[in-house]
Amino acid sequence: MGVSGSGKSSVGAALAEALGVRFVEGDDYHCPANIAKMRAGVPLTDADRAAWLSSLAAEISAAAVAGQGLVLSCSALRRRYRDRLRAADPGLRFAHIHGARELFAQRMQARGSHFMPVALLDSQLAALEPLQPDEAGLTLDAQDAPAELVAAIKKAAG
Ligand SMILES: Nc1ncnc2c1ncn2[C@@H]1O[C@H](COP(=O)(O)OP(=O)(O)O)[C@@H](O)[C@H]1O
Ligand SMILES: O=C(O)[C@H](O)[C@@H](O)[C@H](O)[C@H](O)COP(=O)(O)O
Repeated sequence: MGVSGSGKSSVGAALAEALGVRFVEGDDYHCPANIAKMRAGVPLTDADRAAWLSSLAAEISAAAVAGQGLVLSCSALRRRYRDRLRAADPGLRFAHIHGARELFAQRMQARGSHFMPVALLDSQLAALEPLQPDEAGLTLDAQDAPAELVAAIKKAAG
């Protein structure tokens, strides 16, 4: 979890590979209307995110029922979004990639062709609710190298 540019996709994909499990890229589950909205610089609302979270929850639930591991990248900015995902599998754990606005803005700019404009970073940071003490997971420093982040998550996952 984390705001745009924090490294969810790259770290998530590397983690899934290291664990030998399926990777689900949360961005791929947004409907075209959500993508168009973000592309136009308009933040998503709770209502916009509802169906998206449901489709991600369905992937989580299917993996849990099948007893298969899964790594999923998802902004999961608010506590209630994470509650929605956790309802699909109470064993779900979150890795929050935390860092400074400037670092994320720089990365988003450098990324080029992605639909997400840097203009949406402030609304993402405003919506972000960090992991709370009763939420299983860990908080990581976005400045660390991707391989270090993967190793830290693997270690925490046991
Ligand atoms: N830990 C990191 N160190 C250096 N660069 C990173 C790191 N994590 C991600 N990046 C780079 O920053 C950009 C944004 O990463 P990305 O994984 O797309 O973030 P998100 O999915 O959270 O928006 C990409 O170009 C990626 O290669
Ligand atoms: O809930 C949201 O507002 C979106 O999911 C958003 O948080 C997400 O960050 C975008 O899909 C951009 O994709 P990246 O995070 O990969 O930049």
